[in-house]
Amino acid sequence: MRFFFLAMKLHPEVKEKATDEIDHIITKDRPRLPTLEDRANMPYITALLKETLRWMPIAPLSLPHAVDREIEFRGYRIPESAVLLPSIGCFSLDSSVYPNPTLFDPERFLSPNPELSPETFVFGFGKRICPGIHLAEASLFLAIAQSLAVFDIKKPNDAISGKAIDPVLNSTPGIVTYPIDYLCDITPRSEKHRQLVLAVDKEHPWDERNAKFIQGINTKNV
Ligand code: HEM
Repeated sequence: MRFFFLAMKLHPEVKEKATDEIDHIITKDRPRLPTLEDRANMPYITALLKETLRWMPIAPLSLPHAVDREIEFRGYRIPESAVLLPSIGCFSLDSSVYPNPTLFDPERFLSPNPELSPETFVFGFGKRICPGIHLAEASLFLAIAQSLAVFDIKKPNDAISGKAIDPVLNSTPGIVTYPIDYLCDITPRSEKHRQLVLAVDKEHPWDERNAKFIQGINTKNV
């Protein structure tokens, strides 16, 4: 989700297209939050989710595995106990599969011949593949579609110059990576969307810790 918000802030044109898709299905006059039932009718958001997984894979070296016996693979001898780290980060930036790979472009997963789906590698491989894959995808779809449905996401403006602050595109080192901290301007898209957020908040109140966290950021508009 942190990479998603970063991508939206960097690519307003992508956010506009995604929001248009939502507004086409959910009328702006009577807004509601998208559900998993809407997923089949939201190809652009589905492509945007795939692009988020590909653009900055959160586990760029998967998890380390050791071979339990010596094997030969494509002429390479891999000795017993050797540690293998699949280079997921390289697969996602392979320009022979994903032209202009550093560009965040959901359209690459919309063409009649969609290129290789990132789900085939960002969740790992074989019998130890991530067991959370379906939960992760469904939760991400909801979080992404619901955020886009109600919020405008923009670069914040510098308080003195008034100019938009450009984020530094960089991620933290480690087995699981995050973007380095960045500021983001997140506001309800309209009064009706603001009311929808408040209604959800009433129905599922934030616990104290979350409330404090949110207040710490900005409750001025929400
Ligand atoms: C975008 C979200 C996620 C990504 C990209 C991701 C990615 C991965 C990767 C690359 C592995 C290593 C697989 C391998 O060894 O080949 C892994 C393992 C694992 N993941 Fe995820 N994961 C995600 C979300 C989740 C969620 C939501 C859960 C649980 C609810 C989860 C639970 C696990 C567990 C338990 C393992 C270890 C499996 C094993 O070694 O047998 N993951 N994940």
